[in-house]
Formats: sequence, C-alpha cells, structure tokens
Amino acid sequence: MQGPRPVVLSGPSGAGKSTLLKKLLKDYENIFGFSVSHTTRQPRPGEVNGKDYHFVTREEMQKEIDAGEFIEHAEFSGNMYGTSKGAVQAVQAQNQICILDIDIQGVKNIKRTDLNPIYISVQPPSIDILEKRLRDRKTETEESLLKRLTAARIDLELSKEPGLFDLVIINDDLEKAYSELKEILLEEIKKTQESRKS
Ligand SMILES: Nc1nc2c(ncn2[C@@H]2O[C@H](COP(=O)(O)OP(=O)(O)O)[C@@H](O)[C@H]2O)c(=O)[nH]1
Ligand SMILES: Nc1ncnc2c1ncn2[C@@H]1O[C@H](COP(=O)(O)OP(=O)(O)O)[C@@H](O)[C@H]1O
Repeated sequence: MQGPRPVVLSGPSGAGKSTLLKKLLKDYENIFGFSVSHTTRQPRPGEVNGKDYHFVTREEMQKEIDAGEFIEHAEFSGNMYGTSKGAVQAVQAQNQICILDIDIQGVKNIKRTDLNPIYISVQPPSIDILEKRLRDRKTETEESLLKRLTAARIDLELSKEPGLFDLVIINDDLEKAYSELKEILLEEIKKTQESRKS
C-alpha cells in the first residue's frame, strides 16, 4: 500500500512556514514527520543538527548530490539546500505524513518526481509585514535580510502560476492560517489515524 501523501510547505522566508509546521508537529505528534533537509548555511542559535537541518559543508553536500542521494536541491540566498532521499524515506518508514519545507525552485523540481505531495504556499499579508517579521526574528544580517526580501518578491510573482499550488494561505492571523492548513490536511490526517487502528 502506498503511504500517506506528503505535504510541501513553500513561500517566502519569514512567511511563517516553520511556525505553522511546528504547530502541526506538536498537535499531531505521531501523524506528521519533518523531512530534515541538508543546508550549507550556519546553524542559528537553538537549531539542532539532524533535527532542524543536516548542517554540512558545500563539499560534503556536492559529493552526496553527485552520488544521486538527493531528490532535489537548490541555491537560496547564497547557500545550498536540498532534500535527500533518506530524509523522506525516514518519515515514510514510520508511515507518517512527510512535511517538506522547501523554496519555490524545490517545488518545481519536486513536480518532476513521483512524490505526489499536496502543495501549499504560505504567504505574508504584504512585503512590509514580511520585512518586519524577518527583522523582529533577529536571525538575519542586513545582507541576508535584503537577499531574502529580493527572493520573496520573486517567489510571490512565480507563485501566481495557475495550478502550481493546491492552496495559498495568507498568514495574517496565525490561528486562522493554522485552521486553513489543518482543513486541507484533514482527509490525510484522518486516513493516517484510521490506518493506525487497523
Ligand atoms: N529547495 C529547497 N529549499 C529548502 C530546503 N530546505 C529549506 N529550504 C528553503 O530555503 C529557504 C531558507 O531557509 P532558512 O535558511 O531555514 O530560512 P527561513 O526560511 O527564513 O527560516 C526557505 O525558503 C526554505 O523553504 C530544501 O531542502 N530544498
Ligand atoms: N501570523 C503571524 N503574525 C505575526 N508574526 C508571525 C506570524 N506567523 C509567524 N510569525 C513570526 O514571523 C517570523 C517568521 O516566521 P517563520 O515561521 O520563521 O517563517 P519561515 O519559516 O517561513 O521563514 C517568526 O519570528 C514568527 O514568530
């Protein structure tokens, strides 16, 4: 039997993807599993290697890409990011719904695979609000913040492509955004809960 459909959360940096997916992972602990990506960026305070990301050097990552170990990979804001086959398999082996937090290049590349996820774009109410949230998060230097804002404008344009996403969530009020996310996932959540009983 094929396992549950994975879920792709995409959208600009600072839109609220991690906030929303952390709520899901907390509220449905055994139902969802996070696809831990690889990245060459530096860990932020509090981030755990192997949990938030696999933090690697560019050389290590390129070697694994060349060995065919990645489903997709992309350059974002001066760093490499990618989803390894192992990251998705680790979640699917638990029969959990696999959540991928990936940028729009990743979305386009995943579309060429047979993963067949539900595609969701999380977007900010405006660029100004996005900038404020990114500044308040205090994770970025001025340089990386500006790079993220440039990428955000491109992301919001490209996201208008009809059919690219199954759902666009405007993350204004967090609880409302979370309700919308849960609603589209309800069927998969129920199926996964049912399969646990049998
Ligand atoms: N294509 C791709 N993008 C990724 C992957 N992992 C994370 N990203 C994206 O990389 C971007 C930057 O992520 P990060 O540095 O964690 O910053 P944040 O999104 O602002 O917290 C975000 O748009 C993520 O969705 C991945 O495995 N593949
Ligand atoms: N609806 C919201 N209203 C206000 N602040 C929010 C909302 N959603 C997320 N945030 C805050 O905005 C910042 C960016 O959210 P985050 O989840 O890190 O975004 P992403 O993972 O998409 O980069 C965080 O500091 C988070 O606490």
